[in-house]
Amino acid sequence: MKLLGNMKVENNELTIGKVKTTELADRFGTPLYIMDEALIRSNCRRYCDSFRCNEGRNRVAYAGKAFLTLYMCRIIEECSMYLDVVSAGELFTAHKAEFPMNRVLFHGNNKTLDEIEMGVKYGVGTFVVDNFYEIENLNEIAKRYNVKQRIYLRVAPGIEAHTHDYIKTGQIDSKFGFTPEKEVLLDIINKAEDMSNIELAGLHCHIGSQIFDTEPYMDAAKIMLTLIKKIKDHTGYEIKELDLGGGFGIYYTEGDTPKSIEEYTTVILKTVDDFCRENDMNIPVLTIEPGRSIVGNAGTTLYTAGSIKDIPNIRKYVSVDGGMSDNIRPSLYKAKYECAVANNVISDDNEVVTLAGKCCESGDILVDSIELPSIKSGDLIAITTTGAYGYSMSSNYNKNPRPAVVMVENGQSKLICRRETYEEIIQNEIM
Ligand SMILES: Cc1ncc(COP(=O)(O)O)c(C=O)c1O
Ligand SMILES: N[C@@H](CCCC[NH3+])C(=O)O
Repeated sequence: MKLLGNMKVENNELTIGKVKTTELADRFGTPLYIMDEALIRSNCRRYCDSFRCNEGRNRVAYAGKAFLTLYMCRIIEECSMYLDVVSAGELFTAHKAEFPMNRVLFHGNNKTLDEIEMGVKYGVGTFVVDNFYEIENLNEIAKRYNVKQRIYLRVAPGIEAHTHDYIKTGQIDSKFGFTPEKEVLLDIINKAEDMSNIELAGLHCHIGSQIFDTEPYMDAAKIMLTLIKKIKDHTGYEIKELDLGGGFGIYYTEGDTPKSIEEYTTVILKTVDDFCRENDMNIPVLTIEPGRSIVGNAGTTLYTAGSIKDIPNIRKYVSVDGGMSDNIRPSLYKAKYECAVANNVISDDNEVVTLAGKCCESGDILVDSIELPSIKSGDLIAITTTGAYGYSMSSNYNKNPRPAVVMVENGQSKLICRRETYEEIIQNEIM
């Protein structure tokens, strides 16, 4: 298992942010999401520095769907970043955390009328409008609130990024955004210009998630800048802002070859600079929306091994006290993870096992066939890189309570989300 961020092995035990994982298990129980706060903050800083946010133009908006809690909103606010939300629930979280609403981008391919109203009422900085239906509703609601609402238009740029089908979003056959045809965009821009309560500030695209190459970003930037140029040539209207979305890939297992944060941001800045110079255009204010690459490697899920079933010559199952309810990604995307026996990281006595979850589904396998030190019931198993789309996609399937989340840094641990109780699981039920 690759040691990521502030992980270390001390006395054959895994520590994260100088905190022993055995101590975390004793104090908070398992399953437990452990987040490396220093790594999150360092990733935020690296994005902001390398995207030249300090020059007062470009912005990094953290994609909250990857992992959003009140505390996470606070980190993002302290890093002077923007926040991308995709539902009223995420918006509500930001509002409760007193995140500055002018720095919020509100996404979604089917924002309900209630969600739109909530966004307008809270004073969301930018709505990323996905379709005609939304822009009409938004204009009406903004009128009622006497607001001129800033918007970006989301465009599906027609890019096939090499990633899992379910997490591709930039291709033409996508539920997200407007098709990138000049006629479609000119029509919507004419409509937007006629709408008294809409201010069209920019274009947006997002090509998918867990993308390792930089080429799709270069292509997306050029396609979007070409659209901006065509719009100006045909209407005289200058789009001054461009949001190129997120999706920057990260390391999960051997064979994953992501670029560094700086490589992604530098390629984007250079592509935009070059294109604008060659085409005599003003350089737009740029935004990117990383989610996974800010929190993914910072998260580790700690489980306790329970029952062990050895089927000779076939497979040895080690079941843990969590599963698809706290990490749906292996079942949903066949996502691969690395793991370790946290209380016995290195041993001469190794064997190949399959880590199974406790949910009542044969498909609830967290890690298929991995060589680990021989495991006894009661050992702690740490699965790395669970910081993105783990907690945020968790469920109460089988009425499993959602695990607690702790932030660790420099020898300190801080509970930022309590473990759900059984009472909380049934709190909305009526007899
Ligand atoms: C519009 C938008 N922005 C940003 C992201 C964040 O993507 P990632 O977590 O892969 O960086 C997503 C998710 O894919 C998205 O749909
Ligand atoms: N939830 C996905 C990514 C989707 C990103 C949102 N558009 C994952 O776990 O990889």
